[in-house]
Amino acid sequence: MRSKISVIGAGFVGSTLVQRLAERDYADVVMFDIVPNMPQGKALDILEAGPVIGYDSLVTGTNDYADTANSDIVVITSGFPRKPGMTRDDLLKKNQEIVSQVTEQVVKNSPNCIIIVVTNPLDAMAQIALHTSGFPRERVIGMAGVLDTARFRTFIAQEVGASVRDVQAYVLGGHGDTMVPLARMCTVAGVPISQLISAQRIEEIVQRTRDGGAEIVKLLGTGSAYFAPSASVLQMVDSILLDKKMIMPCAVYLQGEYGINNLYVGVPAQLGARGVEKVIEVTLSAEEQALLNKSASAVQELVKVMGL
Ligand SMILES: NC(=O)c1ccc[n+]([C@@H]2O[C@H](COP(=O)([O-])OP(=O)(O)OC[C@H]3O[C@@H](n4cnc5c(N)ncnc54)[C@H](O)[C@@H]3O)[C@@H](O)[C@H]2O)c1
Ligand SMILES: O=C(O)C[C@H](O)C(=O)O
Repeated sequence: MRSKISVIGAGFVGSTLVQRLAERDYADVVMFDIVPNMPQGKALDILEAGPVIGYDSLVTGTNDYADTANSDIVVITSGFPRKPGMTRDDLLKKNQEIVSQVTEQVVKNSPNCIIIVVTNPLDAMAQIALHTSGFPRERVIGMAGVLDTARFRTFIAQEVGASVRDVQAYVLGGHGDTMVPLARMCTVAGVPISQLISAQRIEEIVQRTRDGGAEIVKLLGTGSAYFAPSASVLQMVDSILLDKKMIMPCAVYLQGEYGINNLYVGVPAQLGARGVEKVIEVTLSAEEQALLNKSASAVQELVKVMGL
């Protein structure tokens, strides 16, 4: 039997993700939204590209959670994106309500699924999804680190004139202004970037990475990024659905790792058929740990506001 993936929210991130998933041709895909007819229209349009691109994925759109039943993976993208001048944290109250309502329905219909949360503010929304679902932490994962790392890798590759494929990097911490790009561990074909780029330029690239989401929001003027975000979710789905056991930065509910307890924070994790199969603990310098702690405190503040 084919795998089943449901995507909640058929907006920019949701619909772009559904297109990418359909093109993978490894699962049937259901796209849910509360707006009448809209997910049905987008799903039909993506389905009709199948003969041209060459995929057989069955893509359906719906306003009825029953159609998402027994999904293997559910991706939650429903909720408001920010506008210029806003931080992701400004979305907290509105999106908390949406993500908790959505999670209830998801769990009722797909009690064994793995949930990937995308809605912002990401780490807090993953926390509310875990709380509402009652799932083990292995099955509720937040997407942010792959995206932040992709931005970091893009800027490094541009700087040194290398292929993005040769750039390895990690961005840890919460998906906010305090995220922690780990410049010390960033390499180009195995060569540390400190040997290739001046310290001042590295600091500028680190800051551009932290501001990467806001840079796109400012340019778009009406919403936020979706091409790179949907590609980043796709990498997580690939590793889970195909049990590839890839290691990538994800928001995971930490229980003592990195000295952080009962909180979603971005860390390297191994993703496989069971979801988060391992949290990788990298030895951090005192300065990196302090930055991670600061980032975790920012997430903790939001969790407190949500009353969790
Ligand atoms: N984690 C990340 O790295 C990352 C990256 C990009 C975007 N995001 C976040 O993803 C979210 C979606 O972004 P977007 O650009 O797709 O926004 P969008 O406005 O294009 O789409 C959001 C969709 O959610 C739907 N929706 C609202 N309430 C719903 C509900 N109760 N049930 C089902 N659907 C509902 C809306 O009808 C809309 O179609 C935002 O919160 C954004 O900040 C996160
Ligand atoms: O910046 C945003 O609000 C959307 C997303 O979190 C991003 O980083 O692109």
